[in-house]
Amino acid sequence: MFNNLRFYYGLKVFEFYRWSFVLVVSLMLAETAVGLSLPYLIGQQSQAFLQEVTNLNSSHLKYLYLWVGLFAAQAVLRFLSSYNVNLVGARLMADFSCRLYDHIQVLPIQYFQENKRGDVLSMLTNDLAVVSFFVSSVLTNLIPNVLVLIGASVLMYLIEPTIALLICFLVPLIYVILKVVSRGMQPISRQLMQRQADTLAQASENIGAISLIKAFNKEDDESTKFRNRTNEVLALRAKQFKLQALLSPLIQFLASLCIMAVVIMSVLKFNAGSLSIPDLITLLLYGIVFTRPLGSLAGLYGQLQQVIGASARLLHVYHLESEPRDNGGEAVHISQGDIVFNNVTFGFAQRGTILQDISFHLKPGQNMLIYGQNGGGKTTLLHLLMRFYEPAGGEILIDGYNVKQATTRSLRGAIGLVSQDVLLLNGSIFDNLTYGLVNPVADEVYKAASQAGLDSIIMRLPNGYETQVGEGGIRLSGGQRQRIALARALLLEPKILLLDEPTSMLDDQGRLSFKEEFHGLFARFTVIMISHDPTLSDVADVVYKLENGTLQRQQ
Ligand SMILES: Nc1ncnc2c1ncn2[C@@H]1O[C@H](COP(=O)(O)OP(=O)(O)OP(=O)(O)O)[C@@H](O)[C@H]1O
Repeated sequence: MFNNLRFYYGLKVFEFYRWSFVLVVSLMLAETAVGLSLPYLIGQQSQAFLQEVTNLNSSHLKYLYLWVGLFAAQAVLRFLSSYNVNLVGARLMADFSCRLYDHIQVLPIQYFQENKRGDVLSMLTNDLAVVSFFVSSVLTNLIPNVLVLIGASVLMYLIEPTIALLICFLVPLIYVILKVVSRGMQPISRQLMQRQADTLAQASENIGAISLIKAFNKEDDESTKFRNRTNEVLALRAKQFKLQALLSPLIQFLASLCIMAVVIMSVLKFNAGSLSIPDLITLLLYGIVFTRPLGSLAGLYGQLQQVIGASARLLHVYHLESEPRDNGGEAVHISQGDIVFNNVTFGFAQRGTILQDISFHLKPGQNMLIYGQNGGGKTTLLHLLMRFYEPAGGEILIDGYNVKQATTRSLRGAIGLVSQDVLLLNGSIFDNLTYGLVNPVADEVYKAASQAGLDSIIMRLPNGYETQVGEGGIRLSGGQRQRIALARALLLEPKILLLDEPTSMLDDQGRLSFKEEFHGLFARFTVIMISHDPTLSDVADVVYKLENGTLQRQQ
């Protein structure tokens, strides 16, 4: 819990919402004060009613008006505090989820390669929902219930200390029960969250790979896998519900036994003449007030076991170091596009060295072709330039700046990447072409589209530039997506263009036009091309072969 608090402090959320907290705590205090004053007033003023039960006089009516007024005030305060508390809880969690999402977005690319998409989604949905529900419950239940318990105990103590001390027996008993039940709950909660994440991960992966599943007739197998996972989640939930359902009545039962002892003691004391009727009634009413919060506090403790697991995962991600996007480096201004690799070495963890002593110098406006066997490390080389990974040795300089010292925002802003697997966002072709532009100018968009050979393609589509591409660009062909990616890169006017297999998806005519128009299109950029197409060497200023991790100049 301490970590959680530190976390929230780290986020400065409490500071941000301090006036909202002041409001809800004040409302809760007022509601509790009214709630606690009622048994006292009713008990103490009961004498007047007990004396003359057949006729209500003006002093009785005065009491009745006061009670009704207090009941009404309690109802209004409960409405106000419940509404405001839930609102603050919801705002807090909305804020938290946005900050978490922001943080996830700026995590290094390795994080996304090492973790399943479903796990990340599960964190943003399931884990956050558990924490969110708990935060609202804590705010709505914990503070008022603890206040009621303390207030009722103190007031009982003031009326009759020996009777109030009976309650002290409850504390160790409740503690033992909570400890025993929570020991059983923690592993179940952990497994449950993991299974839920696995189920979501499977669904997310399967939907992304639905054509593969269909092509291999694997629908039934995948359905069975999904059903089995869902059943596992269900079984764990059943166990969790059982323990949770046990906790609250068990605690309430113990509290009721204790209150029974209070009642018996009160009656005995009353019969012995050492307790007045008003004090007897007041004590009995406080007895009733006392047991109710214990049940809901026990329920809250049950929830806490789930929250510990969920918040640990959230905190773990939140504490992962992000990329030096806006700070932690120099905001470089790349105006030339001069690229130098000096003895760059790189390897993925547990995969050995992939790139060894890579050195070359590409002057502004020059273009370079790299070819080589599959898995040789060509794409990785481009990714090093974009600072997706850090070299293990050597240095990469752009316009004399070491990329290691540059903020990723300033660096990537000067580089246009047309990757091998083109990713488009769900939206129109126009939206995708202008992605990343602050103020897109329509004519420039059409010009870039035409340069990328998109004109005739877009004209044939029923809605032209407004054609929806679907998630990831699924409703377009690979070649169409590749051309959109190229036009998008051209529009950004970067200094450096990285083209990963730029012609792999193009038809014969497309490949021919790409080569014919190459110098006209790309002369203003420094270009690194990766390709298995040997004919691209016709347009390249320099050609390198990447073999066994080393780069050898061919032309
Ligand atoms: N995130 C990763 N973690 C571990 N290994 C990786 C990762 N990404 C790539 N690799 C490995 O690094 C090697 C180089 O991959 P890279 O994608 O750079 O090759 P490439 O030369 O572009 O291949 P291709 O011509 O097939 O596109 C491959 O053996 C690949 O399996």
